[in-house]
Amino acid sequence: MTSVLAPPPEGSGLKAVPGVPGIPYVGNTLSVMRDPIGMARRRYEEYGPIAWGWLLGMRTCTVQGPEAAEAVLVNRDKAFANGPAWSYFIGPFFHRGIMLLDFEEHLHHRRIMQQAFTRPRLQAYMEAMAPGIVRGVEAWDARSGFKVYDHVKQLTLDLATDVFMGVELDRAEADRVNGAFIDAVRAGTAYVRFNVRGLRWNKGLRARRELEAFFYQHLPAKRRDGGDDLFAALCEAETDDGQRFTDEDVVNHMIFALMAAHDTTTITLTTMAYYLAKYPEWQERLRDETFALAERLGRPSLEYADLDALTGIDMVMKESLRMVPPVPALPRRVVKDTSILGYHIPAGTTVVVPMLSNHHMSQWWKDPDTFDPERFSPDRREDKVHKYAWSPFGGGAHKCIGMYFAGMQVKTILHQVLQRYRWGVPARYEWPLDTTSLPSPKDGLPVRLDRL
Ligand code: HEM
Repeated sequence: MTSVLAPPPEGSGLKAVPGVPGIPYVGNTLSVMRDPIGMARRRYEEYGPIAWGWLLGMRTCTVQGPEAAEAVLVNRDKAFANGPAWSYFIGPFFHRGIMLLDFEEHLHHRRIMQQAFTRPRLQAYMEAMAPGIVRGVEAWDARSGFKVYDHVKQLTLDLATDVFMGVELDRAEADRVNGAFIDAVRAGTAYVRFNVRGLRWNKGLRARRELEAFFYQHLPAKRRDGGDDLFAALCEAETDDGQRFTDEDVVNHMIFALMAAHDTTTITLTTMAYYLAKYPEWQERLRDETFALAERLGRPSLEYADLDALTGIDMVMKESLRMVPPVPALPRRVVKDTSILGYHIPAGTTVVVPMLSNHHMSQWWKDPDTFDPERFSPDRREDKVHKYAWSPFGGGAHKCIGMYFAGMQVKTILHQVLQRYRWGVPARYEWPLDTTSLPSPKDGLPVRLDRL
């Protein structure tokens, strides 16, 4: 039975948000997690762009389509807050990460952090990670049943110790830090969301303490010696008016940035690998592009300025981010009564911008479920239909600060992989995508990997 979220204030001219709340607290959680795109389509047909229901124990308004996404992410009247919404999922493990800060405080931190993502910094990160990428990709053993997701995850994790931390670690210590980091990320999606010894939440809290200890231990040397890594960049970052991060800020931001960078690029590369296996003609096209560029440059490796030449890889990356955005939805807590597209949204509600289903709306995309990288070619540019139609990196004040970093890392890795390997999947293979947390293939994406 349809029930409104809250009656709009009298005389406001606003509409009430409709919805089917279902069982309190549980509502549609399971259906949304199992089939997010199908659920979103059914809701849109029945209620239009804005509807409410119980999701993960919260009264949640799902706001569909790029116009609603823009209203929430641009956040003109500061009615939508990140901290209270994201804290529910990752607060204890990633507290005071920049994505969890709001308004003036967020702006203050963002201005300092921006100094760690300038073009010269990005160039230095790219140089720092190049040997690790070649080493990591070269070591893959070509065979059938090669699990792309697992290998890419390990590679991006190893790169993180070079380019994020810039700390020389022996294998045992690197494994310990990586393990702590994986536990912290996993804890965010724990079903049992309180501290029971041995379960995910408990492991996450222990991991957080370990990571803090690790970064505090290395911080004095970083402050003193600097370097070309993100850790050093955050220690040195300073705005024109001399504002800098405290030690505590550096540690919080490091732990958060590792998380923000790692799973997202892993998912992007895995999705690209999946579609390139399903569409071998695209794989060959990218390989031709890669070899042609390597020949023109006279070297197999890339520098920052070469990235723009990889137009095919760029289109495939964009299309993969459209098909499977690594952060499938963005939550916000409504901190004062507001409205979206003429609907009354009361304070206390959680609002979700569902990027995954937005990217599959037939109202905005032609054949949205078809993999078609050419839609991003200069003469089509279907994403131009609305500024927020394609928004895997979010938008507004919290727009991903690592967007260019991600492009650089993904393209550099793929450039090396294409020069060494060809991969494929059986004709009828469809990957079993787990959408209950950040998307990932349940089977690790096994491919047949052949060395060229
Ligand atoms: C393809 C890869 C990536 C995707 C799809 C992605 C996606 C996103 C999205 C959607 C947000 C906005 C969250 C919100 O509005 O609530 C975000 C924020 C953020 N991302 Fe990324 N990200 C990626 C890679 C990276 C990398 C490589 C880094 C770091 C090197 C990074 C660092 C951050 C940080 C620090 C924020 C918070 C910014 C703020 O709140 O001001 N991300 N990312």
